[in-house]
Amino acid sequence: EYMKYKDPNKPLGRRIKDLMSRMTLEEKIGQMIQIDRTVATPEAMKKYYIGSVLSGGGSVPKKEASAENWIDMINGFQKGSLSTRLGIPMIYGIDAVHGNNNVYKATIFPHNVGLGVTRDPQLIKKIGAATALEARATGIPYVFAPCLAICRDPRWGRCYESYSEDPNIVRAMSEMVPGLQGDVPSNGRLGVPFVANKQKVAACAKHYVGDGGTVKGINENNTIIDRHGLLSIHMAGYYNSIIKGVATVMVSYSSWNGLRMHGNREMVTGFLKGTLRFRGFVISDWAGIDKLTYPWHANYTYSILEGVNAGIDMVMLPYNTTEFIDGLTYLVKNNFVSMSRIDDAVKRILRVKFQMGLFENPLADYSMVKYLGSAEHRELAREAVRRSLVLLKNGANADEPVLPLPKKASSILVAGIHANNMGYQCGGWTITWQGLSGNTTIGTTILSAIENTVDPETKVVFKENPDAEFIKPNNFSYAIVVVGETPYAEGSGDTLNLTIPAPGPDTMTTVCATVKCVVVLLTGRPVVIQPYLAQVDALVAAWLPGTEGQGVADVLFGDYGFTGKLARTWFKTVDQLPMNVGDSHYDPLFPFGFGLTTEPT
Ligand SMILES: OC[C@@H]1[C@@H](O)[C@H](O)[C@@H](O)c2nc(-c3ccccc3)cn21
Repeated sequence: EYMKYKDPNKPLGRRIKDLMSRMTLEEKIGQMIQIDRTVATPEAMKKYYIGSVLSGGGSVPKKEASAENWIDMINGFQKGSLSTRLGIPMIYGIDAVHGNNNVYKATIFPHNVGLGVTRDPQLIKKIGAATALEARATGIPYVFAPCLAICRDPRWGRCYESYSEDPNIVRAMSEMVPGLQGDVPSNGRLGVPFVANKQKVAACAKHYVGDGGTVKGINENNTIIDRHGLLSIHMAGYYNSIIKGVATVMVSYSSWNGLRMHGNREMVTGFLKGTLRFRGFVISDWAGIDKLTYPWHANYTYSILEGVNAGIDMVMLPYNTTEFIDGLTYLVKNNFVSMSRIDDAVKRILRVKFQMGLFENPLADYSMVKYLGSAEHRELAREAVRRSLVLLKNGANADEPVLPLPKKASSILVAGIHANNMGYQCGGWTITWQGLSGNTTIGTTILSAIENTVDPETKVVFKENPDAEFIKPNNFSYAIVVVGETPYAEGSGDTLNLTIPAPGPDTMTTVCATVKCVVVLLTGRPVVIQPYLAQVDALVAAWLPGTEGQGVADVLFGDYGFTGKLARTWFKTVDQLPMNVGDSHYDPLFPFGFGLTTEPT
């Protein structure tokens, strides 16, 4: 029979109210649950009324799964949800943090550390739009991006997920939200979630708040700062994201002055939902409420109580469905968690699902598969790579520049373990959670790009880690040495030394001792480089450029000029850290905003 909530011509508020009035407590609690795909089945979706499923980093239907595989999998879960009494569609989420990066063949854009260098919100918006299309190409309507962290200490393993140390750059980069979701209509009410259509996705401003300010950059640790500092530095990206209609906000694992954000009612409910008027839904991080106790999960009922009452609306469990259902049911029945708190959470979740048209279009079809890894998106990524590069040294002095390099030369050397390694140039959060080494997905390595760009007569010799005996007899015109960090994500990227892993330093010093050399650094952050600076003739920071390595060669060989300016301070030694622009002890090797330029030839 006719049910008002199913009628797309009814106002959003009326549809929500009608549906809420029909829902049982277990159907409401089900909407607050997000599980990983590894424990999701159509039967479980139906039985527990589960509102959301995710792919954790690297959780894919199968190795090198096609877009069709993804769509079939997600549609399977969706059909389970649609077969429930009220047929509320589930929403599938994934970390598309630099393109749809779990998915084989997707365009992998530069990580945020490189995008911040461009200082171009319109470029970021285009990247968001492309990412939305590549997510929808695989049937995914929700992405856990943008990360709005303001990384204040590069020893943090997630610093590359941060656009900049400067709040103003991160504030500007919130343009990723309308890129992903579409532009809020002029009459849009403040804080109301807005996703324009089936070519767009729901976004997720993360990690609320202060994730990038922890002590020594220790992941998930404690951000010790006063309220003014928190609101003027770490909150910077959230104001605009909410004005731009961001659909969801993810809570940070970290603590503020000793209090875990996942249990911080004053900041999640009081400030975010109250002061900032955020009307979308708040989602926890992976097992984020479990970490409210020590040991983790030691008192799950307490975890649920603190997390839900703090204002978390959807819990990324991601495995223990019945434990959560039993725990929250107990808490509601015994008035530890109020029905109004449950209703607030469910209303917010339904508001996003209704507004983005999920009730009208719960299932994906193959019509958007053509967008996955499209040539147009790869060209956009290539432009972003070009504009993310920062030229830190160009010859011993200005009137003897090394760059741009001549395309015509008798023979050149390409060295370094990062020169021909797709996995290394993409970094973490690519194909797998931690990232990989090797030929991991479709793209152009820097070596291939160099070979594509030089004159056909120029001989290109590639050797990952050549010794002097190899180099000397060859009489190379010049060498390009590509070294840097190997992939990492989250805590495994935390470091206290920030050194370039072996054999990078040896490769640099060996090659640069005998050949004019351009060193290209593939790192997620500034690293120790001062000891080698005098020996290298030219130095380029390329960050983590992603699949379109052609963008690096475009600039090295002068088809485009270097334009990038550092969005992060480059320290001299790690004992200076944390050290950010504006600090009284500011004494960088290369200051925030530094970058040499070249003209296209
Ligand atoms: O992938 C989902 C979310 C992601 O959106 C967050 O940015 C990130 O903090 C995160 N860490 C884990 C995660 C961490 C350790 C083990 C397993 C999973 C999962 N996730």
